[in-house]
Amino acid sequence: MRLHRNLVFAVIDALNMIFNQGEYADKVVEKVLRRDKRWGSRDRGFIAETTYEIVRYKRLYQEIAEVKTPFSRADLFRIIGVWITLRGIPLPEWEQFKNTPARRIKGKFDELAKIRKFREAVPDWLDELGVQSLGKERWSRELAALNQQAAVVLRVNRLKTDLDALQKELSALKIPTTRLKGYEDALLLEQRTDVFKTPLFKKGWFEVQDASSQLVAPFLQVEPGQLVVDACAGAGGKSLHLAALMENKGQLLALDIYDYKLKQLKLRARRNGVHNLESRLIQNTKVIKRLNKRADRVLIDAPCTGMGVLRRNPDAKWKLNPEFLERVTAIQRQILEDYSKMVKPGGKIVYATCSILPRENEEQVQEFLKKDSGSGFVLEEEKHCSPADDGFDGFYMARLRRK
Ligand SMILES: C[S@@+](CC[C@H](N)C(=O)[O-])C[C@H]1O[C@@H](n2cnc3c(N)ncnc32)[C@H](O)[C@@H]1O
Repeated sequence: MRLHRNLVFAVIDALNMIFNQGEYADKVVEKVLRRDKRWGSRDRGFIAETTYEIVRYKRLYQEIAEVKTPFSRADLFRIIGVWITLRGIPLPEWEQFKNTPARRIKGKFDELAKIRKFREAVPDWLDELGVQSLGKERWSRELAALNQQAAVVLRVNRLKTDLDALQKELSALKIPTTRLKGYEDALLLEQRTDVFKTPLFKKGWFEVQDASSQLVAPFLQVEPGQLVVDACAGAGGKSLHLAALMENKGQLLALDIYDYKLKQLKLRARRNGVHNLESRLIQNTKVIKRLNKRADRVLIDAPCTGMGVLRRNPDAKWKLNPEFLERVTAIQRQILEDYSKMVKPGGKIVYATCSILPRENEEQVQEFLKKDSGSGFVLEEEKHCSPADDGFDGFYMARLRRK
């Protein structure tokens, strides 16, 4: 493999924006890839994957390179030098890589790879919390799985087509896919492809949605004709799925505190052929009060640390801190308390997160059930999606029924 100067420079620029300017990795990669139209898919793949890989293993590479944040450009070249050496790629004879101690890099890697917090690259506090919450063995396995590249999974939109037809049409476009046992609406892409450019996406035949995430909407057990509230709808990944399960019948209310997310949701709903969805921006308690004890089903896809989706957002590891965890769990507690009021007697709530930390998951639910506001509920079922065991994102979901 020969390294091209402009591609390596693009990675350096991306890392600078992510590490030094606190920008989101996915946005940065998107931005950097727009720079040069002449880059082919291999070049783009190199920039994206190298950037993600270095973000994933920042702590390990930084330790080997002996550099500290904020990184200078020379530091970033040292980090890339480590990546190149560990990959077994010959170091280019560029000024920036002069004096890279290849042999010492390998020796240091062998030493550090024995220590989980370096090998899997996590901050000390998070490593301690992980061991405390999940036990050494499970935490080690989950971390290793969370450092893998995420698969691309599609969810068929049953309002427009079915799995057979979608798979056939994709195959005609030379996009081979595989079905996933246990995930009824899912197709796994066999190779990474930009599926957003296909006419099938533009027609609303599918959405890109991780397999674990596809289990959340069915877990709520919705039926056509019901009043369903998606209380933390965001840009609507789960809302679109709920609408399909409701066969476009009944009323689906999508709530969020950010208007820009709901606007995006409306665009997606149009493309998906969803007609039973209305959105409401939450600015005060009015919307929630009006729905008091009226909803058949409420989905709380709560804001969380994202500790189950590090494959997609590896930079979250470096942005998380104990104070943020405290803040987000307090918000989850409040949301569960306030939004559970919307469900009617006999109705059901699903509380879900894309985290693997018990503190955001089962502990949150247990705490709620012990409170006055939770005493009218029973826990029907819980599900943990494990990146290590299932191979997809980490998710938690609990279904509660109001007595
Ligand atoms: C995990 S994300 C939701 C993802 C979305 N359900 C999907 O499937 O694409 C959590 C959402 O909760 C929203 N949120 C945060 N605090 C909220 C609150 N107090 N009430 C409602 N939504 C809130 C965030 O804006 C974010 O969109």
